[in-house]
Amino acid sequence: MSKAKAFTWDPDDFIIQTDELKDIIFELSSLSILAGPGAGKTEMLAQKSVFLIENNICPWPKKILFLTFKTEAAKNVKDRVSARSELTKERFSSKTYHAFAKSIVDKFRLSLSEGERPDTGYDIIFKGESTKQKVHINDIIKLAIKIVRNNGKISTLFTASYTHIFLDEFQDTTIEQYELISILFSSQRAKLICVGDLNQSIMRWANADPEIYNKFERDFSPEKKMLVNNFRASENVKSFLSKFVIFVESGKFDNLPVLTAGGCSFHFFDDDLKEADYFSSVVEEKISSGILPSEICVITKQKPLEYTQKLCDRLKGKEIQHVVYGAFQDSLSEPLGVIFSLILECLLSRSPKAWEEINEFYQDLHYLDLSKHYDQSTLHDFVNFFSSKKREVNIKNVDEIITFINQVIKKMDFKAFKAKWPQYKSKDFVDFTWKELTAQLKKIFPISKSACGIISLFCGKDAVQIMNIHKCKGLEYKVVLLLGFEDDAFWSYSDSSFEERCVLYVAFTRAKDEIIVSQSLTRSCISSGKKQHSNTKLANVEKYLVEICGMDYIRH
Ligand SMILES: Nc1ncnc2c1ncn2[C@@H]1O[C@H](COP(=O)(O)OP(=O)(O)OP(=O)(O)O)[C@@H](O)[C@H]1O
Repeated sequence: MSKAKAFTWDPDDFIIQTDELKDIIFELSSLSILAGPGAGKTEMLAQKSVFLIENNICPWPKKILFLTFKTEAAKNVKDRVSARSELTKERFSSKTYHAFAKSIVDKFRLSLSEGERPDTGYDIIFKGESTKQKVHINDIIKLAIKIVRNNGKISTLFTASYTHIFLDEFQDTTIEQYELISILFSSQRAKLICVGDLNQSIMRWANADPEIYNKFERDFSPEKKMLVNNFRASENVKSFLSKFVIFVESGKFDNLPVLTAGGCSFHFFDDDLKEADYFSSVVEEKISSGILPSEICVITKQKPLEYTQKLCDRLKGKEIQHVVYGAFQDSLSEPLGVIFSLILECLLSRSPKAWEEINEFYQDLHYLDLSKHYDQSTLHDFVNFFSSKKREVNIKNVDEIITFINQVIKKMDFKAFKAKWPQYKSKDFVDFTWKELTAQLKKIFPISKSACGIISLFCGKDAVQIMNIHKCKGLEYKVVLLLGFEDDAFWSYSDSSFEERCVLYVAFTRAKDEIIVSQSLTRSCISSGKKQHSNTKLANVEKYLVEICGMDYIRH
């Protein structure tokens, strides 16, 4: 164990400097961190990066590498770091595993044998077999592993470039992802910092390795740490979770009831029409009491569109904005969606913040260094193009708006998008994403009353959020409504499956103040609503939620 006692850490005022957090920040060894929900994993990684760079523990020109699963998460942590320190931003490289592996394949493809080597300018595909011209996204990591195994110098190069590697959501890491990291950094010159929550292991179906923490501890001998404070949840929700987690971890039903779990309730309805009537009024009341619509989340196990159709109709009747996460929201959270919405916002609302973010996006995309004259003039050229084209757009015409966005993205140079994000090497994926974005803009354009209304409807920022459990991971809301607590939705559920228990835990742990669970005897999206649910699979959990975890039971 080695501590950085002589160093300084000066976090933002809102950060509570708990002993467990300080212990992690000042520890200089590799770290294996197990953290609970709302424990501030993402925040800690951002704080630690700033600490390492500002104290020169990661000395210039070396960098920190942050690896995660989703582009959104990579962006989220990069934004948090950028907001805290300009110095750190430059030297903090945040990537998804796929983008990281692709950067290795692109740079070192010659280390592969002729037969295995993809052609220069190969495309990425999401379906079908890999060929020399097209590499399946799942084969990218395999190719990167082969490259690093074939050429020992690559690992030396990476350890010379990065002093610290952060691995987020570590419980979801697959055997291949871990293999790539462990062979690249096996010399242990770089420090690895892995953070995750075993009770949020909901990706084992996608090959997440259940042994991942043990492997890491065996291979890298890290210091083991815990982050247990839950900064997200109210005392009532924490009290509920403290009981529920016993079942998640052991699969056993504890029999001592909690004393208080106010703000947590279980509702039973005869049919989903009554359910929709009731919850649309609940949502309305919450909004009039001052809760933002975007602080309310309706979660379903699956098919959110079908399960919440009746509720959405009622919300619409009450003019409450809501957004159901589906293909469009996935497209919106893609880098292409992010820049699409920023350009739209800048055009329609003239928001200086959106303009600043477009500039930053462009600089990041082209790795511009504004202390260099050439890079300054590249940016200047883009800015001039944007401003002159913007003046020509008739903002009452949606086709003109789409053409403008297209022109700006072309000017940004789509080759740079392809180089930075592997998914854009697939033409099908680009076409699909573009179609989703433009179709949604065309759909909401005629029904929006103002420019701000268009942006708000398009981005869904001020709307009640509706999504499935896998989507809600990592997010937080004041009120969480888990709708459709029924065997039909949780068809693969079994009390004895750890992953299935984790799925419920992920949903419940998104709540800050209130957890509502809803069950309906009949549901129209299943067998035309005629079928009565037996709910035998979930019966024990239902009983546990009410009798032991302290949820109020309300029969409507
Ligand atoms: N040290 C801290 N002091 C005060 N607030 C904090 C601290 N760390 C995090 N928070 C706040 O607590 C909330 C949860 O943090 P964060 O989202 O980073 O948790 P997490 O561990 O990633 O959660 P989960 O795994 O459940 O998604 C956020 O609102 C964050 O701003």
